[in-house]
Amino acid sequence: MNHQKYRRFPTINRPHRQWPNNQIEKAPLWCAVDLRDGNQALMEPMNLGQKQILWQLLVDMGFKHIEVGFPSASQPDYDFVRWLIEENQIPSDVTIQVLTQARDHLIERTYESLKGAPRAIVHVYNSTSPVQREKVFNLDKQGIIDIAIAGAKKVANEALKHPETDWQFQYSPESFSSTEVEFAINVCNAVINVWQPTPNKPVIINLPATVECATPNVFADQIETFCEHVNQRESIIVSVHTHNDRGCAVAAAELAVMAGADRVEGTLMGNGERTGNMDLVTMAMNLYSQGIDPEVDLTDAHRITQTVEQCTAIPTHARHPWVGDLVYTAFSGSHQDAIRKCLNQQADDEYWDVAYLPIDPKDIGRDYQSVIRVNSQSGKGGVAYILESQYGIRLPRWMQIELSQAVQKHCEENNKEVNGENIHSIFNQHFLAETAGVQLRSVKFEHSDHSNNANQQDAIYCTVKHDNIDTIIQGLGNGSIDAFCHAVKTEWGHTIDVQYYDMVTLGEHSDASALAMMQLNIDGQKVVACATDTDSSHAPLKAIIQGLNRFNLRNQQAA
Ligand SMILES: CC(=O)SCCNC(=O)CCNC(=O)[C@H](O)C(C)(C)COP(=O)(O)OP(=O)(O)OC[C@H]1O[C@@H](n2cnc3c(N)ncnc32)[C@H](O)[C@@H]1OP(=O)(O)O
Ligand SMILES: CC(C)C(=O)C(=O)O
Ligand SMILES: [Mg+2]
Repeated sequence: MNHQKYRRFPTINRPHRQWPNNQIEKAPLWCAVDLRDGNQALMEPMNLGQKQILWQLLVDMGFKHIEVGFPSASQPDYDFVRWLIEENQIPSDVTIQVLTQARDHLIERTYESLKGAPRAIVHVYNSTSPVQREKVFNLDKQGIIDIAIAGAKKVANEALKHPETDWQFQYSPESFSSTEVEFAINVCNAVINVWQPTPNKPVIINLPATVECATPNVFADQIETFCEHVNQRESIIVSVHTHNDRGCAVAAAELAVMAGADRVEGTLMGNGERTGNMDLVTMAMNLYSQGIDPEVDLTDAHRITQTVEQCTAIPTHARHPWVGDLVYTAFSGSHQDAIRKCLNQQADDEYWDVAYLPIDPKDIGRDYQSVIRVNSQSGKGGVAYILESQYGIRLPRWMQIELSQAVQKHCEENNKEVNGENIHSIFNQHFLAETAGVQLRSVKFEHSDHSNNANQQDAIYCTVKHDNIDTIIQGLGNGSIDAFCHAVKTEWGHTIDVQYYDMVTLGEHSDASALAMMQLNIDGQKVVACATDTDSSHAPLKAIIQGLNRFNLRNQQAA
């Protein structure tokens, strides 16, 4: 590595810059270039079928400008344009766009491909930066301007031959962001002078960061300078086309819009040359999350990612902004806890305000089940959320801690994530499994009338089976649980103190069962015990018996 091989990108001295004070108020005019720039970057360019599928997605999402190919460069691109036109595939509010170099034979072939189109944008480009001028084209500035003028004239003249089509022209000074901004303006002014646009018949000037070489603020300065000095600004749609070499294509496009750009070109999920084009999904979702209508439909994120993967053979990164598989998933305990608490308080008619979730995942077709996932980094909140949302079991706080410790141990031992089913089964195995030892067979409870005698105690008579022998145990106390603890003390000598006791209903109907959860102190040892029963008065007694069995087992093992 030798950083001295590189030099710093020059900034623009622009002390009166306005864009930092601006905010994006509405969505720009989008142009999806997946079928051209995205396609030209693929190891295997899309075939006709794949292009058709991706086209349909772009149309369904509501893109109004769609660059469909470079028809003078390849037969599949040409055939695709013909299919669109001959099969009447272009909705009346959509305009197709095609790219061509500023070379006569390519422009002619481009128009040939567009014969019969109701409307179309012809996009012509040539490169303008010093390295392109000096090393690729071996031309001075005037030579580059001449290519642009010749291309613009050819585009305009060919259009005149096909008046049945409503033409719009677009020019890109390729490598704009690496071009001296004054020169880029000169080249564009030369093209504008050929095309003579009007506010009613504007042309598109598309300013690419063909290779992203600077921070996004520099690009914004370039765009603002361009908008300030270009001729006939009112007759020009200023478009930007950023690439992602430094990972800032979206940021650059956003700042460019703040700096005056009207239109943004990009691709779904950012496929494109090298590190990709500006990601339309990300920028649109960024707007959406700020309360701005993105003017494209992102409700079916799954279809978007699936289709792009199918057509480009490039998998979506699990952490891709907004639409990656894991981006609404919290594994870590404190995040899960915060999300669960916020979701419980989020009202439908209030602004979205949920920690760690910048948008409601439901908006783009994601469910809450995938929001909270549990592995060894998770805490009680996530485990409780899953058990509650998937099985309707609402655990008290102390029990959440107990379960989460059991789940964490399981995750650590198996070194993998657990799903709702796993958590439910850990819960059942850990807390509800049958225990060997004593079993409760029947209960008779006599509730005394305390109104006559406050000291009068309730009585319980239970049949328990132990070592295959049925025994009746009995006790007095204040309520059935207290009486039962006394019965146990009398029979086996164990002192049971109920420290926590909670009951939840499993199911919704009258035949629902009760789940009793208890933290007991048996002879000074903490024991967690749970049991279910259709009779809610039996469930806690069964839990006490379970606790007793666990206590005995533990002490036998220790001995
Ligand atoms: C940044 C971008 O994404 S730009 C778009 C890039 N996309 C593509 O290139 C994909 C499709 N392109 C192709 O298939 C081919 O390049 C074609 C079919 C268009 C042209 O192929 P060819 O004529 O064989 O050659 P090639 O592209 O190498 O052309 C290079 C020549 O065109 C000139 N040229 C390149 N771009 C342009 C342009 N935009 N306008 C005018 N001339 C150009 C070069 O200076 C070079 O000239 P030279 O032969 O005199 O040295
Ligand atoms: C043709 C132009 C717009 C391009 O794709 C680029 O410069 O990146
Ligand atoms: Mg590009």
